[in-house]
Amino acid sequence: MAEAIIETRGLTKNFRGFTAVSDISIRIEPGTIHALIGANGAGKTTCFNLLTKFLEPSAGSIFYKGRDITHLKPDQVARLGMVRSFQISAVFGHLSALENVKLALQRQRGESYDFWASHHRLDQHRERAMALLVDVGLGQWADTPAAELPYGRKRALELATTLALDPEVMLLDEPLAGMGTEDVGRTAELIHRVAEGRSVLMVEHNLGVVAELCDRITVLARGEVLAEGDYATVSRDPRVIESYIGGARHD
Ligand SMILES: Nc1ncnc2c1ncn2[C@@H]1O[C@H](COP(=O)(O)OP(=O)(O)OP(=O)(O)O)[C@@H](O)[C@H]1O
Repeated sequence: MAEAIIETRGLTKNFRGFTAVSDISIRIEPGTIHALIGANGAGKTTCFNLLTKFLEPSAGSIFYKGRDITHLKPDQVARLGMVRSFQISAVFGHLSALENVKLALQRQRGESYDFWASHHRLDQHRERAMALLVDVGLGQWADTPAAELPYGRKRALELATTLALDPEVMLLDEPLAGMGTEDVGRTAELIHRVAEGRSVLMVEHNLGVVAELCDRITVLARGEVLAEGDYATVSRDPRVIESYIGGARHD
């Protein structure tokens, strides 16, 4: 078996005696889109926050390409190539879409802020930034202030600023939440495209999209792994049907 891109062993998180995540051991294989699903309160967000280092585990370990990252900080894992997008990437509302991506490119190079020098460098990033915007379907929105973008386009911009960091692993927290049908289709297609050559872990409620998009699915229930496999496998699992999918099953 190839080395997992992300692996957890016995990952556990207690909140004052309440166990939100209990002894979770999962493997994210390189080059796959992997979903964490489960009913409300199943522990998805806690698990995601543990993986992205926004929470410290109570017990267990997290490995990135075989390296123990359990006690690293979010910016340290980001520098290793594991980047969290959506609900967290900084998009500056008053700056245009293009300027936002240029800034992200500047950050990726770790360039320090120096007004005159940075102006010059930002210009160097212009071409690459434009290419990224075109990639996420925002070519014609380049000069629009981020705050004025429609909701779905704002999420696409967040994706572009994440891609500017050229991540090896993208962690997406409910990337389709709050979107209308048209945006859902376009964003799912976009995730599929940008996942090429990368690994993606996403928490997502939209099972139709999970079924279409994800290679592997881990189903959580009460903080534990209930089932794991491709959609056909987990959606047939009686425990999954009982605990979660039930009437909302996608065939
Ligand atoms: N900071 C916290 N302090 C105490 N309990 C918490 C904390 N964060 C989460 N929990 C509890 O842990 C459990 C799992 O929550 P979590 O948010 O991880 O679930 P989830 O699967 O993401 O749910 P949802 O789909 O509703 O977002 C819940 O019972 C929640 O109340």
